Amino acid sequence: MPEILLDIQNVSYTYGNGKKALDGVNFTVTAGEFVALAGRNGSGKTTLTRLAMTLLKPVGGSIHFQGQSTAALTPADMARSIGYVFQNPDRQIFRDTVLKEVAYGPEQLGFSQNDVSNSVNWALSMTGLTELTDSFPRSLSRGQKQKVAIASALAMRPKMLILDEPTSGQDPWDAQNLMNLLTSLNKEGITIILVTHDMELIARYTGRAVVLDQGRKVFDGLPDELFGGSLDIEAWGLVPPAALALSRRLPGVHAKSAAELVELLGSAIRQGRERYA
Ligand SMILES: Nc1ncnc2c1ncn2[C@@H]1O[C@H](COP(=O)(O)OP(=O)(O)OP(=O)(O)O)[C@@H](O)[C@H]1O
Repeated sequence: MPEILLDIQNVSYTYGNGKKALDGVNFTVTAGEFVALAGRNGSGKTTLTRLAMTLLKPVGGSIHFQGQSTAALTPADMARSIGYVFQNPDRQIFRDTVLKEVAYGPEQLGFSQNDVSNSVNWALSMTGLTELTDSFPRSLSRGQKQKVAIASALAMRPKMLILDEPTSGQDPWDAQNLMNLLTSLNKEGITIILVTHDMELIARYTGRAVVLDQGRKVFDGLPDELFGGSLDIEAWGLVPPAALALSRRLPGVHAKSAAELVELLGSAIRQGRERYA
């Protein structure tokens, strides 16, 4: 039975101005999962992830990580367990070389010299940044900076990564590259929570989707179920993947992502050619 890492039970959160951002949310993440956290703007996604990192404390309910209550833990404590990657990598890059940037976290956590070196080398190699070790991070492309932010989180050897809209503002090539990286990290055993508006990404890469609407959890299940056609996902502010919308109009075709649609149409065309050859 895989271990439960993050266990959020009946959590509510209200901001100082009286805005109730979360209302009785239950959200459990098991080791090895690749979970999408989706929902329209203002549905509570960032609030939920900030609670997981103990950047905020719940006003109701409880949060445990690997069975331990996070009530008395600080964000620095949580950094050992969960790596948090902001939407804008510039918000978390401060040092003047990639190496120093990636080494900063494990040094702050008191890793030995040897462990810092091993963790940094591993994180740089996982993210494909080994060649850029001596580069000035701020001069890198957005996609590379995003990888530096991920490497910095990985170097602290967390069990879980939470990424807040990591592909927003990236070109399609960088976005695909990033998603391939997350897929390989997940295969290495890192549990991933991906906060995203992008239904194509959910359909193509994640194993489970959790949807929030107005601070409540309204869906928790397989992407196939979310996009299966029986749920009114537009009512939650979600836009179905374009490939799904298109394939609904094509008899006998059911594709959840553009890549799947291209594959299905390609093989249908090949079969047609063979039939008439
Ligand atoms: N610091 C704050 N003070 C007051 N209200 C806030 C604060 N931060 C968020 N909110 C409100 O709490 C609700 C949930 O916001 P949150 O940022 O968690 O949503 P979100 O799903 O992450 O949205 P987005 O996709 O736009 O990032 C929204 O109504 C938002 O306006």
